[in-house]
Amino acid sequence: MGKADVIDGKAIAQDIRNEIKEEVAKLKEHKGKESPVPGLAVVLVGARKDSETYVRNKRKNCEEVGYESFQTDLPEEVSQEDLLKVVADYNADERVHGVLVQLPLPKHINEREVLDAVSLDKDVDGFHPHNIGSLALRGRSPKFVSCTPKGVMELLKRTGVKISGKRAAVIGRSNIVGMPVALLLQAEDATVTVIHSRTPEPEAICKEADILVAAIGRAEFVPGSWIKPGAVVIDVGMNDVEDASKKRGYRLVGDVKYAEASETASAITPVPGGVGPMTIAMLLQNTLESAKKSFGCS
Ligand SMILES: NC(=O)C1=CN([C@@H]2O[C@H](COP(=O)(O)OP(=O)(O)OC[C@H]3O[C@@H](n4cnc5c(N)ncnc54)[C@H](OP(=O)(O)O)[C@@H]3O)[C@@H](O)[C@H]2O)C=CC1
Ligand SMILES: Nc1nc(=O)c2c([nH]1)NC[C@@H]1CN(c3ccc(C(=O)N[C@@H](CCC(=O)O)C(=O)O)cc3)C=[N+]21
Repeated sequence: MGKADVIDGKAIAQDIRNEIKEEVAKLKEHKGKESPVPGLAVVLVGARKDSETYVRNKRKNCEEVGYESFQTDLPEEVSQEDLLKVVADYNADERVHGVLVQLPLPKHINEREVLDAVSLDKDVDGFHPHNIGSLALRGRSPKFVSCTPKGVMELLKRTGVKISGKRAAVIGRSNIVGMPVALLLQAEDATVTVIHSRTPEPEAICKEADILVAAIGRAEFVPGSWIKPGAVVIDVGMNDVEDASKKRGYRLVGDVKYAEASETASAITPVPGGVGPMTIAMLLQNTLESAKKSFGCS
């Protein structure tokens, strides 16, 4: 059995950013002197090391493609009211085309109310219930598809993976990853089984899957023996594992045992360098779409 192809999310995300850069340059020509620039706002509550990495990568990426980037850091104890005010201000700010509230939020915050408050036209995260709900309805499409699920689909498309008529298994059913990924795969005519913590015999389901997406949040949960020979494996998981030899004191691993799985799969995403960079590229893409609409040039 040969080694699986590595699906290079980092390189694919770079291609997408290059495409975006060209579009931003065109936008500037289109509007002449006004030089309209897409703007993305991120609201971060409290300090978590994983959030900080994500927010830092996002800022770097915004700079690279020439977006204006806005950020509000709020203390862990912020009130619901003050958080909603920050969202309302970004909703009203015409330099801002996308508003993202970093999840998870502290326990005392009503997450539902905060996500509902993001303007539908600026919901580049695709977390508004209107946008998520539209994914489940045939014949409708959301204004914005959530970035991680959209990134998973884009990786499959850009690697030439056939989806229609295939069996897919998605491990995880969260609102932000597992569930929307399953809906998107189904919309592309895959036959999808969703596995969650109460699913009996997940192994048997996985062994039948031509496409396996893991979004569990448990380090190396899926062993190589669960993979159907020739399957395409997309590992969304991002788990910290202590590692004193690393500068940060930990390393990132996925939800799949990578070395084992790559003996059986035909293609697999690494962690890091797989889905993560794609999430940010999709965020930039959604923000560009939003900006183009607001400039009246889409
Ligand atoms: N690369 C990226 O851009 C992103 C990566 N992530 C990563 O993806 C992973 C998943 O994130 P998220 O969806 O937010 O996580 P959640 O914790 O919200 O959801 C995890 C899902 O996995 C299921 N699950 C947990 N344990 C098992 C088990 N033993 N067997 C089967 N299913 C199980 C849960 O089932 P149940 O519903 O029954 O509880 C749940 O549906 C995390 O590692 C996260 O860091 C997340 C977002 C973006
Ligand atoms: N409202 C909201 N939207 C999100 O999209 C969202 C969120 N909240 N909360 C947290 C999760 C997590 N997430 C990541 C995206 C990219 C990387 C990323 O860039 N990863 C790189 C580098 C990771 C590293 O080196 O640490 C990689 O996988 O190669 C990581 C994590 C988005 N999320």
